[in-house]
Amino acid sequence: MARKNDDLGGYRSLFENAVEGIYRTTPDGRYLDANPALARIYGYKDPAELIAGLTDIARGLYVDPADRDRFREILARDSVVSNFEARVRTRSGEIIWIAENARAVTDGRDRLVCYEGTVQNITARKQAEESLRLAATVFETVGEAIVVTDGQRRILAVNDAFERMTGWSAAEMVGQSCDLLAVEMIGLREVDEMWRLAAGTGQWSGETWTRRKESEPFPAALALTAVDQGIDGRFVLLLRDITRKRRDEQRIRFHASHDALTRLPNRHTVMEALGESIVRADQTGERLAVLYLDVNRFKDINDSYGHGVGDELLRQVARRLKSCVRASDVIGRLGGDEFVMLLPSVGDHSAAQACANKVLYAFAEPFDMEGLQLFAGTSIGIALYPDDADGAESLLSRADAAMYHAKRGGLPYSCFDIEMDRQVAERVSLENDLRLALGEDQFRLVYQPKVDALSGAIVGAEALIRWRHPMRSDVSPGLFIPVAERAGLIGAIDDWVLVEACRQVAEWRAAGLNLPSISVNLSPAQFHDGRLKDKVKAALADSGLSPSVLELEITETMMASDVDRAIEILGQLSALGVRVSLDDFGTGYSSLAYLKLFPVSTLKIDRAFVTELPGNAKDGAIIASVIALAGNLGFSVIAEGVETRDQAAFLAARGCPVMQGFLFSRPVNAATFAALLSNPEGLIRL
Ligand SMILES: Nc1nc2c(ncn2[C@@H]2O[C@@H]3COP(=O)(O)O[C@H]4[C@@H](O)[C@H](n5cnc6c(=O)[nH]c(N)nc65)O[C@@H]4COP(=O)(O)O[C@H]3[C@H]2O)c(=O)[nH]1
Repeated sequence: MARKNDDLGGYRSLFENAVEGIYRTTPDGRYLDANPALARIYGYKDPAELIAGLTDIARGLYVDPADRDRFREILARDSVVSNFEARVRTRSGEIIWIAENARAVTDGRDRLVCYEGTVQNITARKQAEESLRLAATVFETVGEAIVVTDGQRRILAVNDAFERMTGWSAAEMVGQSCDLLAVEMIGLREVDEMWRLAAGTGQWSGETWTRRKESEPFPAALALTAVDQGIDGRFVLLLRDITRKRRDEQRIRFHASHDALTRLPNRHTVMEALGESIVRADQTGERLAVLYLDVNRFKDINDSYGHGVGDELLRQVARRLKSCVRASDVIGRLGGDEFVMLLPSVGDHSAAQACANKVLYAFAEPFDMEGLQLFAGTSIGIALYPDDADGAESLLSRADAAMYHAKRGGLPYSCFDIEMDRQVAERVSLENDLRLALGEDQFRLVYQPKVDALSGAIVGAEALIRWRHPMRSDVSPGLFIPVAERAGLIGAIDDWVLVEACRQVAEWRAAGLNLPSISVNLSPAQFHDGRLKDKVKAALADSGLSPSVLELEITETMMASDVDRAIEILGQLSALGVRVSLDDFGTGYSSLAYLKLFPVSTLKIDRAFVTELPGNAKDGAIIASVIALAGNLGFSVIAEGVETRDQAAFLAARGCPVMQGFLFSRPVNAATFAALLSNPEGLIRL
């Protein structure tokens, strides 16, 4: 039918072969003519299938009906529509983009004869435009910085993220060499290698460093992609700022290797550093020193002031330790109140001791806990490599042994010697045996009378513990009590002593033997145990003893750490009605100002002042003044360690008739003590 229409004349072939669709329609929208291209665009095999059919407008093929209305409107108004782009459905339902031109054809009298027009399938162009638009959106909105360069690394484009990340604007960067982004820490050779690899394999990716406009370097993840390989190829650099990631990684590494409280290297890191230092010492032939230290009475301080103060003290200790050594020396916290210092290239013992002295000097100043001035000492153990040990573990444990030795001996520091190894082994074995001792009933109490030397009467007794070890001879409390304290076993032992002493006195009383007073030693741990008051109450209740019979012996040093807390504890005890005796008086802290605040009933003159009586005039003078002081403050006074009649006579003459010591009796078991008690003659009298 189309061929019959020869209005197209010589243009017929053009019409038939055109790549654009061409059509003519009746005024009411039916095809009069259509070329093969139009049929193809709409999905028909032959134009014949279109002819006489309704046009796309009439058939409503537009995806968006508004397009159809707009097309009609323009054509009606202007008689011509140019390059009208719309989406339509083809015969098979596929959606395509077309660009359509149309015009109304009129006769000489302006009457509408037909419409004619062309249709182009612009789907491919539209899709390309869309992906370009998408790419542009991605380029601009993506979080990563993007830099596009030519084959010579000259920057062709950068995105917004790049501008934000680096501070450079696109205007500043375009045309510049990408090497501008390189930093000194990544040498140019490395940068060249990166580009070479990217050009060769198509991509290089990894972590590197780049810089901001103000030259500040930052770590970045970089993906460098060669877009078109070859001389004129382009490169796309994708950059992500990984400062935060690096910081997080560092933080995680730091937490795994450092102590959270003091921020010092932890035990694991110290051991690693120690291992490395030993390797270096082997290479250089130099000595390496380890100083092992702990804070004296830290547990007391922690118990009395609370953990907040304890933590703050440890932080301040860490700072002071750091101030004593070079930045390259390692200081670590092993846990609790134990610290370690590694001093590489130390000349000899005296250099290590000089460092220990420096630490002691640093501890001489009080620690300032938000207004509270706290004195805390330290004990230091020194061990040297290769002199004292052949490996990291043994070096550390020998420094620990030396520290223990210093603490026990009341020394500020001590250097390891091989005898300490034996002591450590002894301590470990004692510790193991001690754990069994309570359950296996290996403890006994012995009793030493307190005597009025003028009358010979027993006025009281001190209960003293004995450990009947199954394999050894009796172990002295002077030996095992410090071990029990360190092993955390002292609480249970103390509890047993308290209960057993009260029970024994009640038993004697029931047998008609009246002991006016029984003294029990308290350890620092027991003194600071918040349950002390309840335990004392329970022991008294179980035995039926009146509180005034019980006397608790405490030492001055127990109170020095926290005077206010000590006063509070003593107040609770005296409110119960029990008596408190200040043992070892004169050997320790002896603040007379505080003494009058302590609700104690008795001062006990230490054996150290008695031993050299009456010859030592100085000791004699001290004793005379302690007796006078006790009298003025309303305390009773007793002297311990009295071994001779002369000592007893001296004390009695100065107004201290109550005494304890080998002169009257050694500590004896319960049966022997009962015999002493039942002897109406009493003990030696002056
Ligand atoms: N040279 C000499 N020594 C004399 C004389 N008279 C008594 N002693 C000894 O001096 C120590 C007195 O006890 P301490 O000062 O409280 O000193 C005690 C006390 O601090 C502690 N201790 C003993 N028993 C207990 C206990 O049940 N609990 C606690 N926490 N500590 C205890 O162990 C320390 C040593 O106790 P022991 O070996 O029993 O030693 C006792 C006693 O046997 C004397 O005339 N000359």
